[in-house]
Amino acid sequence: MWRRVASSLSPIISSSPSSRSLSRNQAAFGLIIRESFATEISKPEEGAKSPFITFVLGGPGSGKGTQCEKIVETFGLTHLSAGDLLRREIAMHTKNGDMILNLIKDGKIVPSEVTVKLLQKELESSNSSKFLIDGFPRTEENRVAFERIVGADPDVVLFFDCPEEEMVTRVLNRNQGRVDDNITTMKKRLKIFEALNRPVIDYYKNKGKLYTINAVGTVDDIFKQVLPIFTPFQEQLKQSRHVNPKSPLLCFPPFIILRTEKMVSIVYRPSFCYPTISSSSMKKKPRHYEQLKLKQIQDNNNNNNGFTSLSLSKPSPTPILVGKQSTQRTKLEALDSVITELETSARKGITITEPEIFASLLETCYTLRSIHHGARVHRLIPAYLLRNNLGVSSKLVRLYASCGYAEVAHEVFDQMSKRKSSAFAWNSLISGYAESAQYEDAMAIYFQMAEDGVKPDRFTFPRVLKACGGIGSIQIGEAIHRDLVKEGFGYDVYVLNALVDMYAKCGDIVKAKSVFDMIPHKDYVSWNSMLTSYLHHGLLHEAVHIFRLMVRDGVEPDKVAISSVLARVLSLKHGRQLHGWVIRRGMECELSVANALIVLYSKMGQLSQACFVFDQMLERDIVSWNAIISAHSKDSNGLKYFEEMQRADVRPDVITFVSVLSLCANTGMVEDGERLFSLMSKEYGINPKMEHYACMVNLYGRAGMMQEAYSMIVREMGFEAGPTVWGALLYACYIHGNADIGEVAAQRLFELEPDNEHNFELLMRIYSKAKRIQDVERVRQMML
Ligand SMILES: Nc1ncnc2c1ncn2[C@@H]1O[C@H](COP(=O)(O)OP(=O)(O)O)[C@@H](O)[C@H]1O
Ligand SMILES: O=c1ccn([C@@H]2O[C@H](COP(=O)(O)OP(=O)(O)O)[C@@H](O)[C@H]2O)c(=O)[nH]1
Repeated sequence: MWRRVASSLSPIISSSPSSRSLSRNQAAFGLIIRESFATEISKPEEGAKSPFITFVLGGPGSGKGTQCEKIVETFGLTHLSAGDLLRREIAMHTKNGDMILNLIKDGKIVPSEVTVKLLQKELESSNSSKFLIDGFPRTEENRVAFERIVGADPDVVLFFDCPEEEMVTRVLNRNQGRVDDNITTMKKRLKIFEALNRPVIDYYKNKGKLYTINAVGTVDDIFKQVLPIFTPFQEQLKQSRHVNPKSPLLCFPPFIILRTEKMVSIVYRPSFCYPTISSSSMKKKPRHYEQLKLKQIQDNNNNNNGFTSLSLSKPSPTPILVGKQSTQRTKLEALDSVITELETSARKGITITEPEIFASLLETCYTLRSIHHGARVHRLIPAYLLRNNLGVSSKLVRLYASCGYAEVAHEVFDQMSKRKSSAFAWNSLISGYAESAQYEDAMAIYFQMAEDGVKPDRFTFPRVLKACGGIGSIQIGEAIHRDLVKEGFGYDVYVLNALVDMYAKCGDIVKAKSVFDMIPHKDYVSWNSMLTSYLHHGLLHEAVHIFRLMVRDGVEPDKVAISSVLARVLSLKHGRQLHGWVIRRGMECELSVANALIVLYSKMGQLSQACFVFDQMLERDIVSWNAIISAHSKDSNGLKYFEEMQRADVRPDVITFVSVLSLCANTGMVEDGERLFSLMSKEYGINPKMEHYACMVNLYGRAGMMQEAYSMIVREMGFEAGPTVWGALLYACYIHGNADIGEVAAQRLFELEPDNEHNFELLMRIYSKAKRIQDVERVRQMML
């Protein structure tokens, strides 16, 4: 489809080869990435492809390298020998050179991250799109690391099966002066091959990707077996254009507008590089651009060809420059420009009717949590589509509900004509509520579903269980557990994983473990759920046990588990070690991990480190912004982050305002505090909560504005002030020696928290400062 469109348009995307090969990390470190929304390019876009990868396996001396040479000659693949890359490191005396030499001498395997990074570098800097990766992966760990870091799977795996005696003879005759081609090392290499490489071979065998070749015979005879393996891929191998699966070109922005004089095409890129809520998103796979829709637009003004471009003028390439801090904004900008174009065409009377376009736009609005853009998309959707297209309206429902716009979400939901025909729309509503922590509402929808006779499906239960975990009600959780068994989902791993999480969140770790034990084929979400649950319960011993089992089964902790570990780190040293581990695993760009690192460094008083992590982030969500603002609780620079957040069109939430208001209180910025307090309700529709009033009382109190602080409580608050609010006032009275108001505050606190000695002590100090010795004694007596 994409190819057909592209060739008919002869456009379109231009991007310098060098930009294609930049990695996401490079972007993070400030390199500039260019991407064009261009109209003219000499070559038609052939369709973005992920590289064709062949792994070449076999024991030492089985003839891998020899056969690779022949494959290269015949099919033009690019040969990457892992062993050669490692030997190059030795020869160049790089920082890993000595370590690699010692391992190779001993026939041992070099750590995955070293080898994978070398391969990744070669893959990314090459203009080729087809690779023979020779002598790799040596171990299951190698394989998993490659998948994780490079994000690609091999298309073909060749295994050169050769008897040991033959391999020994060949290696000892190889005569290339290699340090490991001697009988002692060779014996070790063979042992390691049997122990560690066999599982990899079995793995690909099970996946149906393995081609076993009898490696005994002449070189040509062996190649005769190889030849037919590549024949079916010949067409694919002919295409030479390479697109790096991790290059920023594939990451930003979510849409590409292709324009010619005649047509407009919106190409939507699936969100593989965006964070998703599901922890299963760890297993990212590079995907191709997807032609979403080609839209031919009839020219209202009727030009010669009868078509016009959606763009206003004949466009010239407009590069988007992605600096190291502007990722989030760039995506929003891309989204914004697409919506603006659609609005412009709508104003010209052109109606967009393709549900896929709206579904994609809404998906991106949801990913970026941009309700503002979502509302604009909403206005563009024809009413009949909203009523009849479950996919579009459900996405809108989820967006509104997850951003706290429950009423609008319900309005859209109520208008959906097919809402009772499946669980689909309900799931969106439940998911939206669960994500915005409106757990009771999410539960209510679930019960409503039953009343309306809508059957829950396997996607309903994980969402409801999440809500149930949020409420922490084990009774409701057990009832849902019974429901899901009744509905036939008692063996569904996806549902059971959510059940483990729910029981753990509701405090029943034993039940969580028994559900976990029941899961017949545990996936890595199961393992990580259990690990995270133990961590949340502070059961470190059990967590370590699970961790060991995970390692045994080749499952690594995922971003959720690592974030939980980071949240529990008690020393800066361990925090730094973990940070190093995270970087080595290439997980530093994971949103939840980076967020946890900000909190960790901020907790340890390492503000500059926290800022560094924040600045390097490729994606930011509300949690990231809140974390960095909260890290600045005693530093007026925090407000700059708040302003940046607003510019980035990220909607502050209740927590953001608690952070900025306490920052203002701590730094004595009264006017800013007042401005932000009013902005909260007027601009963002957030009604002040107890915590916000406590911050305001603290703000005025610390600044010595006792009357303002007091009247905030008695005049402004629409509900009874709690201990945090009165406590802030009492403390301010102590600092500024105001015994009159202090007495009032203390009186309320004695009623609210009769056992809190601290309040009595503060009042005594206030009296003491005011030299009211008798009152000091009176309070002392009260305490006895
Ligand atoms: N089919 C074969 N018969 C005999 N010797 C071979 C054959 N294939 C390769 N060789 C020789 O065996 C040695 C090991 O081959 P090589 O391709 O380097 O193996 P490996 O892939 O294990 O590194 C080389 O000296 C090579 O010339
Ligand atoms: O992915 C790899 C590839 C190679 N090696 C090391 O490099 C040596 C030589 O590997 P090569 O593929 O060059 O030779 P082979 O063992 O296949 O003859 C191995 O024994 C390992 O010590 C490694 O650690 N990881």
